[in-house]
Amino acid sequence: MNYDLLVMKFGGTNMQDSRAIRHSASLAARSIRVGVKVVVVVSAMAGVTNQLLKLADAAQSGDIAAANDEIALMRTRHFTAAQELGAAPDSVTVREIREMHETLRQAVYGVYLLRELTPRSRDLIVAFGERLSAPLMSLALEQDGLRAHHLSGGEAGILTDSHFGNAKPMPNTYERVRDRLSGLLAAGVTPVVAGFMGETEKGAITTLGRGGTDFSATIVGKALGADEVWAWKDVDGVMSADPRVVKDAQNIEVLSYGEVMELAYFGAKVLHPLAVTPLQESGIPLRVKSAADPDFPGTLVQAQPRDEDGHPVKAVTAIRNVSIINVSGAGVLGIPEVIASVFDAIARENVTLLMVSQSSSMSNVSLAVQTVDAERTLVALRAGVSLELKVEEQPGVAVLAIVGSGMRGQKGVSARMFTALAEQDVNVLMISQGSSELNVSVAVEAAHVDAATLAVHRAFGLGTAATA
Ligand SMILES: Nc1ncnc2c1ncn2[C@@H]1O[C@H](COP(=O)(O)OP(=O)(O)O)[C@@H](O)[C@H]1O
Ligand SMILES: N[C@@H](CC(=O)OP(=O)(O)O)C(=O)O
Repeated sequence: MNYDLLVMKFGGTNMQDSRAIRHSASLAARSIRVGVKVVVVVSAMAGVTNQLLKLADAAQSGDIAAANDEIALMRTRHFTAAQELGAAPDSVTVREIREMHETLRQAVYGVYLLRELTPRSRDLIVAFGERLSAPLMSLALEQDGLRAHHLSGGEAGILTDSHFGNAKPMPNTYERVRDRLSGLLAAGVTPVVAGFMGETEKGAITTLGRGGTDFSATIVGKALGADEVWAWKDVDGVMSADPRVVKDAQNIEVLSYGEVMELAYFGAKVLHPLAVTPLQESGIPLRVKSAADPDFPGTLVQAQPRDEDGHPVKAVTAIRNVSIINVSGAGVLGIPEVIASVFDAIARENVTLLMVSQSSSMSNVSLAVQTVDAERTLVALRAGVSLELKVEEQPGVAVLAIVGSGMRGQKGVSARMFTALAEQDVNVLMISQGSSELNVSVAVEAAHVDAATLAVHRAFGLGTAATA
């Protein structure tokens, strides 16, 4: 196919050192050399985001020495990569990287002095990962003989709300991105955008949620009306299960936007849950491609699902570290207000509900939430619902989901899942099926999640070694 404009996203693994960055740059250069305009969107070097989160916590708790040690390690890593990518010690890029580390150090010192880490200051700190990797990609492209210019998310026009840690693009983002990037592209310069981050109207730095560089890339793709968005990964594409858990997981050739959203929501770390949302209106396809095998087609994500005969389910996913919150007591019985107050309390706390179920007698409501959100949920519920109700946490849970548009209207799909689970002696704690019939999800004990994933994957004939 002849492309005019592509957006290419490179994740942490593809930015992890100078070798990976050079290889990623060569993947962009392959298209640029044949006349395709490319916008590159990059993540932080692998591990850097977690390191930044950790050092921010250390500063908050008063351990500035530990925080500074981490900054020094990161600094060495970025300088080494810059040097290996040909930057002279007194070059503009090295100076820029040095200045960014200095600003980071000051921000972290501020957290230490105040012993306070607000969502806003956390975003400022954590976005340095992407701001520091973007100049490295520019260097690699320039070494390849191309013209490149790196920009922070805000400089690239990504304007967000002020929901720090999980910000969403504002409607005028798209116009701004177009304004900021079109000129560069027209001049034959490849823009390199720091992913994961944006900026509020007042200039505060925000982040788009973990894995958010996928989201940045699709925002840019929509803004520029790209032919496609390519997310380069360390896997062949979106697979029928996490390949770290299921060795014979297979690449899925085609998925719909809806299927990918369900997969990401239910724990497939391969794409950000909102990544496809900017593409839905325009129908711009997203391709997940393997950086190790660039000619392999990977996974094409588009508006229409493609159903495989005899395979109603395309993938099995799991969310770990889940807790079930049980609200029970005679007071729940038949009183809709109780249910309303449960949801009110959850909404106020902005907790993501993974599953909800209510016993038919209405004497019990169970909610599955991430364990990190459990304490907040318990406090909010205890404050928000009547005193006779018992609110308890059951930790050590995982949510397992099967996803596929082919299960719509198909009988026996859930039965097949439950038989596979029963054969593995896996106890099912909660069950839910969305009315879209794109998924069925169950809560199981965390200790059983890998065995359950393998069994369900096999039962639906998804692996190479499977017997359907
Ligand atoms: N269904 C799945 N298909 C592909 N990869 C998956 C799936 N579920 C989980 N993963 C994991 O997601 C990882 C890729 O996502 P991620 O590391 O966020 O990519 P990147 O940082 O390169 O953008 C893979 O290494 C893989 O282990
Ligand atoms: N660096 C961010 C954003 C991101 O998308 O990273 P990756 O592409 O490596 O998953 C994170 O770790 O969440």
